[in-house]
Amino acid sequence: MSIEVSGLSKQFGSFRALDNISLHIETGELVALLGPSGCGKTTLLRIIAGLETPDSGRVWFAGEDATDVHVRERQVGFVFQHYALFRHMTIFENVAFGLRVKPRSQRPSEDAIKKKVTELLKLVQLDWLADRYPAQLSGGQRQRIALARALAVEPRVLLLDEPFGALDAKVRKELRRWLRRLHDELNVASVFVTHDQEEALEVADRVVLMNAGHIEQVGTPREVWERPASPFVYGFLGGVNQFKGTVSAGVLHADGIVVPAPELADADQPAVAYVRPHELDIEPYRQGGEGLAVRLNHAWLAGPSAYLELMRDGSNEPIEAEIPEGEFHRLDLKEGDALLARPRRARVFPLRAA
Ligand SMILES: Nc1ncnc2c1ncn2[C@@H]1O[C@H](COP(=O)(O)OP(=O)(O)OP(=O)(O)O)[C@@H](O)[C@H]1O
Repeated sequence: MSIEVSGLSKQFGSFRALDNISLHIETGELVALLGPSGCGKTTLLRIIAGLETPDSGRVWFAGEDATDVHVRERQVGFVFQHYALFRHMTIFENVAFGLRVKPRSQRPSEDAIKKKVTELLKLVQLDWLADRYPAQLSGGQRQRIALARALAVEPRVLLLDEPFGALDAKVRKELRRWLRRLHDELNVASVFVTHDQEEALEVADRVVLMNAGHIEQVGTPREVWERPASPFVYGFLGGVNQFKGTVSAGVLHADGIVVPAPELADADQPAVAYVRPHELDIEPYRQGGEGLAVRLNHAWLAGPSAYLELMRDGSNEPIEAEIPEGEFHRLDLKEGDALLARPRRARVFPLRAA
């Protein structure tokens, strides 16, 4: 079932948590709400769920206005970071809970409950744990049970708030792949909140980048990575170097760096070039060579890449470069070496927006 929100705003006292948010999510889509702490992700999720009311704006499910529909009638499944399973109930009973508390007229028979719960436990691949208690499960297993429990009432949309936030990196990685597969099997609209850009880019069909209560950009992981719409998005999706300079006739000049800025063709103004660490080419310094003159301050190898911390004269702001390990050895780099750094690719924004 599709989800649409239009013109959503929410104020807490004098603080504007959401500012005119509009978004459409198709059935079958898995969408990540990504942004720094306090940007309004959870508030947006809670309004979609019906746990919070907006000051203005509407929420639509499958084209029907659901803004005033009670949370119980919205048929949403939730999973939260610390999803409290009932400690005194077995895993089976935890998953069955949502079915048992349905009004008598809608409650499935005992046989139907057993069938459904077994099916769900198989879906999350934990049917062998049915008779255990939550305390006897690992964190990752508990989150999978929380998901089975959310699915028991056949939700039309699935909302997940940092579902794997409390787990260690390896388990997180396994679970997010597993969530992706599960989502594809279920064919629901799913929205998950995360502040982990890697998680959003790996799992989601589309990423919604939020900042201070508004949406900065919505796009596929590839779109937001390759074409960040704003300096904020650039900075949020991984490390980035900034080179301040002046644009004239569609070209930015900054400290020996020259990059095309076709978006600012008419302007003659201060601007900043954003360059990711892996978009910098490095070579030994030579007089008159093209590029920014820098000195290698520190270098370290991690997996297939070498990371370089570069300093230019008269600045305390380090420049970060990432080059392939082979290139690092070929250049035979040593700390203190004089080098030239040249962007292969850059994106230029006017300085006032930076
Ligand atoms: N019930 C509330 N009363 C007052 N302020 C609130 C309330 N709920 C949220 N806020 C504020 O609204 C802003 C947005 O909160 P929200 O939980 O949506 O952010 P978030 O992006 O999910 O952050 P995090 O990643 O830290 O969970 C925050 O500044 C928060 O302090």
